[in-house]
Amino acid sequence: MDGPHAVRARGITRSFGEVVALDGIDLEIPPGRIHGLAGPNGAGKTTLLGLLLGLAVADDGTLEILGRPVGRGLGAPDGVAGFVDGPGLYPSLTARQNLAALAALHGRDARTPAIADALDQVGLTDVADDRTRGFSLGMRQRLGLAAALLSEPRLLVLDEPANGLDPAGARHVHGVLTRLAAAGTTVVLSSHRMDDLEALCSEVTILATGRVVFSGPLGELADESRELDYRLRTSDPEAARRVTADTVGITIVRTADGGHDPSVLVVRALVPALDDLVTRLVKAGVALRELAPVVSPLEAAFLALTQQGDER
Ligand SMILES: Nc1ncnc2c1ncn2[C@@H]1O[C@H](COP(=O)(O)OP(=O)(O)OP(=O)(O)O)[C@@H](O)[C@H]1O
Repeated sequence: MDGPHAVRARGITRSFGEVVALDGIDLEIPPGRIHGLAGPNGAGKTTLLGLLLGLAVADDGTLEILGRPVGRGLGAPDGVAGFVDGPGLYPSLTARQNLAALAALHGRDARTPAIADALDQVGLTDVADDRTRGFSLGMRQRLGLAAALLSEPRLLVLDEPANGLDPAGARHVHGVLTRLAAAGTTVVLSSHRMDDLEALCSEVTILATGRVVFSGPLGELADESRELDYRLRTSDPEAARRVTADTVGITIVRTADGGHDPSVLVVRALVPALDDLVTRLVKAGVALRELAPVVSPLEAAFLALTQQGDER
């Protein structure tokens, strides 16, 4: 691993009156990763990201960012950029003017080509000279990201950056974040979209009521000791149903995918029983066309660890 952790938190606590938003957070984020933060509404994600950005200080615990202890003062630590609750923009200025003004506000002299490049990276070249007053949420998010890019951060902190993005906008943002991480920048972002987190992040932290309930590589969430529901599509649904019913350790949850697709069975099983089923199907001459978890390992872990119900 190169250099110090981008983030190292020990016992971080932060309360708002009676509400304990963060309750003893321990967290280590190595450099150069895209680290996702997930959790139900009110879990403490924005509060934690705000601490990383220096928008608030913890009541208790220690926080090191890019190898340096964070003191009691407010303000983004050196090398850190990003935003929570949407970027602050000047509505009467154009996108290009906003970037120049925000750079100047932070004591930087952003050159015209750098601004043009940042706008291009987030896909806003065509609206560079439009006032931001009329910008949609997705355009504002992308402009906020462009502003952060101008400071060439070593730690980029983004609260729900996918909010309001159309598919083209999402592709731009994913591309930017992936390139940044490949060049060594650490990205910490929150999202309610498990598919986004899976597409982007190498590791995630799941928060629930102010506590860390999981933190680590996504791969560690593919827990083979937990039963999952799988969609099973075959060449012969009736034969597949008979073979499945004869296989130990498998439960048929739904036939015909709840009426959506007659060629699909939904089965609940542990991985070894699933392996057995596949072997039996092949022996019975039934071709397997699809076998995939109904919800991804991240979503399954999220639901289980945050106790968000079990309506499968
Ligand atoms: N400025 C504040 N004043 C009072 N309570 C606050 C404040 N900021 C956050 N809280 C409370 O702290 C808890 C954590 O809030 P936070 O916004 O960090 O959660 P979140 O995980 O980002 O939620 P969401 O997914 O809804 O954005 C909540 O109970 C929230 O009501």
